[in-house]
This record gives sequence, C-alpha cells and structure tokens, in this order.
Amino acid sequence: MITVAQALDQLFALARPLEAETVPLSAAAGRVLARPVTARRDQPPFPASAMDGYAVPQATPGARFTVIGESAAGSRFDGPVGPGQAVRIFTGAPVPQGATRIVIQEDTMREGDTITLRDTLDDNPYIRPAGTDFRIGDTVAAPRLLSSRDVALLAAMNIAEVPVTRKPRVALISTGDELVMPGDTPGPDQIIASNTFGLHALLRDIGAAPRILPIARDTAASLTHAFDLVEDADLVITIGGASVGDHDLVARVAAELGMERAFHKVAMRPGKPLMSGRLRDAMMIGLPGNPVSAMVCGHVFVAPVIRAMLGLGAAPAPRRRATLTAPLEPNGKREHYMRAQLTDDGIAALDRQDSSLLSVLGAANALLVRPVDDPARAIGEQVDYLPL
Ligand SMILES: Nc1nc2c(c(=O)[nH]1)N[C@H]1C(S)=C(S)[C@@H](COP(=O)(O)OP(=O)(O)OC[C@H]3O[C@@H](n4cnc5c(N)ncnc54)[C@H](O)[C@@H]3O)O[C@H]1N2
Ligand code: MOO
Repeated sequence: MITVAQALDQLFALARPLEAETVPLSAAAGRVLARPVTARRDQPPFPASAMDGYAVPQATPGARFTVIGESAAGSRFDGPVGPGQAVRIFTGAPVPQGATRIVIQEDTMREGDTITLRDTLDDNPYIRPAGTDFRIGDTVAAPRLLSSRDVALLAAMNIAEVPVTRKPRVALISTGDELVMPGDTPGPDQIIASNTFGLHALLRDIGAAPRILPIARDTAASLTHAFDLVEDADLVITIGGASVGDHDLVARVAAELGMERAFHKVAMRPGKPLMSGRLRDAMMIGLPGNPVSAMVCGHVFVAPVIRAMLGLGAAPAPRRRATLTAPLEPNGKREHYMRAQLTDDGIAALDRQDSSLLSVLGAANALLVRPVDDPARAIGEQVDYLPL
C-alpha cells in the first residue's frame, strides 16, 4: 500500500490543468482567474472629493468665500475656482481646478451665496488624487480564486468579461444493487445513495461541475453502461465496489475498459480501497463505498485534484494545528483521519469512528490527522487537523 502523500503525488500526475473560458463578470465569483487582467482606467479617473462640503483654493479659519457653482458626482463644475471663491461639492465629485482642499460642510456657515469657515478646521484636504485606488495597467495576478471583493475590483477596472479556468466536469457513478436515489422507496435490503449527494455538494462547493449518473448495478454490464455515459467528463468518480468482495467490480471493469491504473489501496483510515488511473480521455478515481470513507477521500484527495485542474497548484488540503482536549490511543499503520470537534478550547476526536456513520461525520467540524505509528497523545499536545 502506498502512503497518502504518494497517492496525492500520483493523483496530481494524472490531473490535467484545464483551459480558460470567458464569463460575464456577474458569473465570475468563485471561479479561478486564468490570466492576469489589467485595469482599463484610473480610479478615480479625476481628483475626487472625499466629503460633502466646499472646494476652496486655500482655507484659513474664519475666511469667507463666494459660492460660484456646484460639482456633483456625475456632473463636474466646469472652470477654475479662484481666490475668495468656493464651489459646492459632494462626495465623489471632480475637484475643480484651482482647489487645494475640501472644507466639510460641518465646518462652514452659509448665508445665501456666502460661506464663512469656522474657527477650527481639521487638516485633512479630503481630496482623493486621480489613480489613488489603481491606475491603467495595474494588474490582478492569476491564478486566483475570485471572491466577491475581487469582483468589485474587476468591475471598477471596467473588466466586463473575465477569463476563468473552465469548471472541471465530474461524472459521479454510484455502484451497488442496494442503492436507490433519495425520494425513492427502498426495498427491504436497500439503502439510500447518500455519499453520492454529499460528494456532489462538495464538488459544487469547490468549483467543479458535477453530474450524477444513473446508479450502476453490481454487474459488469451495468457498470460498463455507466462508464459509457461519462461523455466529456474530465474526472470520473466511482463510489463503492472498490474493495475485494465478490461484488466489487470497479477495478476489474475499469481495467477491461482499458484503464491505466496508477494505484489501488492507500494506507489510510478511512479510505483504504481508493484507486485511480486514466480511463479513455478522463482521469478516474474509485472511492470506497462506506459513506464516511467516500467523503473523507473527497476532502483529502478529490478537492486537491479539482484545485490542481483549476490551476490553483498541486498541494494537499491545507492543515492547521490545535491543542488536544482529550487523549488519543496510539495509531497503527494507516494515516487516520478521525472525525473530531474543534472548539475554542482545542480539538477532540469523537467517540465513534466507524466509517459508516454519517451522523458522526455531520457532528464533526474537523478531521484530526494521526500519522502512521503516531504514539498515544495526551491532553495539551498539538495535533494536525483539516477543517471541514
Ligand atoms: N475483506 C475485506 N473487506 C473489506 C475491506 C478489506 O480490506 N477486506 N475493506 C473495507 C473497507 S476499509 C472499506 S472502506 C469498504 C469499502 O468497500 P467498497 O468500496 O467495495 O464499497 P461497497 O462494498 O460497495 O460498499 C461499502 C458500504 O458502503 C455502502 N455504499 C456504497 N455506495 C454508497 C453510496 N453511494 N451511498 C451510501 N452508501 C453506499 C454500501 O452499501 C456498503 O454498506 O470495504 C470494507 N471491506
Ligand atoms: O478504509 Mo475503510 O474506508 O476504513 O472504511
């Protein structure tokens, strides 16, 4: 069996980075910027007032000015402002030529067309120079996972169409005679396909375009038929049938269809029967069927693969450190991803770790990572975890 780190390296070697496509700005959040983009304007494009008040050539306490016009956001005062003159101005408006500062209206008294400055003025000129936010040619670097904040910046730069990495198309194939879809009526020996939907949600969250294919039954013909429905997927994920039982057909059928297998079985818990390779034009990952195993492998392997396809680099899921609030038994020969609860006090593994227990996974907010042969750990020691 290979280690988790070796499996990840092999998965990254199998993953192909995807090409770019153009999307409207309103669809860019959550996508990965594929190429650097460049500001097409200065912001602000003119020296702009930061406050509502009066633009004046200079200001001394008690000075009087004649108001000669108005500059509002969207319609500037055309012309200069000279000695003894002021222009009424509003936040965001162009500062007229000749003005060196804005006196905020709270510091003025107005009578008709005359203003008098108060005896105490603050020092702030309240003028934002042209290009103070960004200038023509300033770039947003790629690759970058675009946030709502980035979208606001791109909009201000007048970038209406954004080059982003195409979403990885993922086909999800559940296998097993025992499975029915949520909402269906299961027979006495049947259960609901659950981790299929958990993985679909996870994949959408991380920027992929997942598609749930019909459940494959435990026959070579049914599984072959499911693989035939994969179409143009970049990644095919099978769920279940990965182990050694008589009905675990995935490895055999995939091999018959020509899969070049990179590995089968990883020294981890849960998730041991994981397999991967390339099949036809797609990368293939065979996940174990146990619901928690499939979801844990989703976080530990599938999410980093999707990030690599999106051009965000080949790196394991980022880990953090926390202090143990409950002791741990020694670990064995498989890297253990324990369902755990993280609080302000630290982290503790949950009591039941069986890989069929989705209720325990639902109660967890972290996977506490135990290295191979990790000795017993006491309260107060530091451990690694993956946030969920
Ligand atoms: N003799 C051995 N038996 C098993 C081994 C082993 O090494 N030797 N490994 C165990 C481990 S570890 C795991 S994990 C499981 C995984 O087996 P499979 O990938 O072949 O999964 P299945 O047998 O098809 O299913 C296991 C379990 O999960 C349920 N399942 C499957 N798909 C779904 C789904 N989409 N949604 C919800 N539940 C699903 C299935 O009904 C089974 O209960 O093998 C151990 N056995
Ligand atoms: O590896 Mo299995 O996934 O332990 O339950």
